[in-house]
Amino acid sequence: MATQTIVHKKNDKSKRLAQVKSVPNLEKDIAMETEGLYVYYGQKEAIKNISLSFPKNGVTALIGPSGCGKSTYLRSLNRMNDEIENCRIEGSIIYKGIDINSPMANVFEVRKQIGMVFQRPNPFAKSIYKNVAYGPAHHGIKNKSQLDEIVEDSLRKAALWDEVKDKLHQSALALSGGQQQRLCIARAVAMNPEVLLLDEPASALDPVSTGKIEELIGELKKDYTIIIVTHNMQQAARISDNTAFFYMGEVVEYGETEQIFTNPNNERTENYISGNFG
Ligand SMILES: Nc1ncnc2c1ncn2[C@@H]1O[C@H](COP(=O)(O)OP(=O)(O)OP(=O)(O)O)[C@@H](O)[C@H]1O
Repeated sequence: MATQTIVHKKNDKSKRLAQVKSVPNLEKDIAMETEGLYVYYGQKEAIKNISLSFPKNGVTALIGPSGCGKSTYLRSLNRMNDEIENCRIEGSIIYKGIDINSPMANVFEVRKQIGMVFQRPNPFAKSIYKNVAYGPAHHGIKNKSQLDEIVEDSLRKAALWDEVKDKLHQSALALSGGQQQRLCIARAVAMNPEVLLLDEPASALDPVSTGKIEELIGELKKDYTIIIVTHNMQQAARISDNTAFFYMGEVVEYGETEQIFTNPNNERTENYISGNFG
């Protein structure tokens, strides 16, 4: 995968700085990390001092009871919280050696390289083809055969190609919920991201579609770093390499999924995974 920077394209000086500073991250094989991250909604402190590193090509699950800040944290990782008026961030979110909130970072590049899929499938009211081609076309790819290739490749990666290859120009809204969610994954993949943020991507789906999404995540991690919020403990145990347990805006425990689920260090983690609260 080609290395891309996330800085403003015309700022050559910043670009050089970003490349130099990204080296330590690459050495540690960390895709991105947060350091002392706080997120506020007005006066409310929703995320408190979270420092986490996300290994490249790993699946990290964020678990914890409702309202503990999982989605807030996830949204901060590609600046989706910018869209919320009273939301404020302190601390750093380091990706490729620069803080994605620094003036040097280009928010469009950040969101291109750190893609996001939401809880409810949200395809555009356009054809299947246009849903996938929209992002790349918007970012300057005009050549039809190149777009065709991106659409096919992205749909294949999202395990949807065989189901839709004969109806690419039909409306995406005619697909089932599970297919729509895989289309949203294809739409994110079409931007050639390095990180995929998934916010409970299977919670609105039936068990068969959920199984397909879980299987797909196993495939996608070969190419991408995946950070997923899930309420489903079994799902976290099945699909993730690492798990962070969130509680009241803090990370109580972070470690390998197997350890977290079989031998947690913290009593609150143990209570949560054994279903005693949440
Ligand atoms: N736009 C907002 N404005 C104000 N407060 C918010 C906003 N979004 C979330 N919050 C608050 O921030 C806290 C964390 O919410 P968040 O949605 O991140 O938790 P969560 O762990 O993802 O919850 P759930 O599992 O129910 O989706 C909650 O107290 C919530 O009420």
